[in-house]
Amino acid sequence: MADSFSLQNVLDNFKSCLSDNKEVFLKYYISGWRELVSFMNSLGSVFAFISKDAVNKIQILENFLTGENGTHYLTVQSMVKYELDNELVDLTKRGSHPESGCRTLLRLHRALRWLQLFLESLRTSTEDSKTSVMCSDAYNASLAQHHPWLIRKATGMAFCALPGRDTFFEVLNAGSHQEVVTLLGEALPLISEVYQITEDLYAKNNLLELP
Ligand SMILES: CCCCCCCC/C=C\CCCCCCCC(=O)N[C@@H](COP(=O)(O)O)[C@H](O)/C=C/CCCCCCCCCCCCC
Repeated sequence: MADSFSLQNVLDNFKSCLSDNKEVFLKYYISGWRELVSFMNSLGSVFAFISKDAVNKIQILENFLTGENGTHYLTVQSMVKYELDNELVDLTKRGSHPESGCRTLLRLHRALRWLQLFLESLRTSTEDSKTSVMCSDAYNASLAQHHPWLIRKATGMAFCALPGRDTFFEVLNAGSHQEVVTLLGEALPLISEVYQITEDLYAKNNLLELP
């Protein structure tokens, strides 16, 4: 895990994510998430249950990437092809491959949509905006539909513990408000492109509802 959070590192990782032919490098996708989780950890233990789940999923993907079949996990595209060709994905119900790369990445992919919506809200927010509301609106428009009631409740309570907008900008530790807004403006198109490429790939292969 990174020692201290850097928004620039998040941006750099998502920039490095895309190959010349628009494949998504798993290594940088994972690093981007690790950086984000290190930021979430700095917000307090109320987010520990979210962090634990995210770290667990990041670790599953990292194990594939560094494992004996790691060359097949260089990009999301090669992972999908390898796991589908070798029937390593539980497609309709959980069975012998409950933690495939495809289903694990799908959970982070859905969270990336939440991040995209939240960061866009943050970028365009005003002094009156509340981080808890921005976070919760982004969650309800994305991840919430995939979570059971109990997780939605726990998540909603955690959002209430978020610092206010000004403090949030400070904790991001990336300069003045204007500098943060500028960095978010640079990061968002990269995050959006990675999200869309993954979304299209998963849709094409009917993987968007993996159990
Ligand atoms: C510029 C940076 C500012 C924003 C920084 C945001 C930092 C966020 C860092 C990490 C986000 C966590 C990603 C969580 C992935 C959740 C994956 C998931 O949906 N897992 C559920 C389903 O998994 P399976 O059971 O099918 O294996 C799992 O049940 C979830 C458990 C925990 C609750 C997840 C809630 C996710 C809320 C995301 C909002 C995080 C709020 C962070 C506040 C800044």
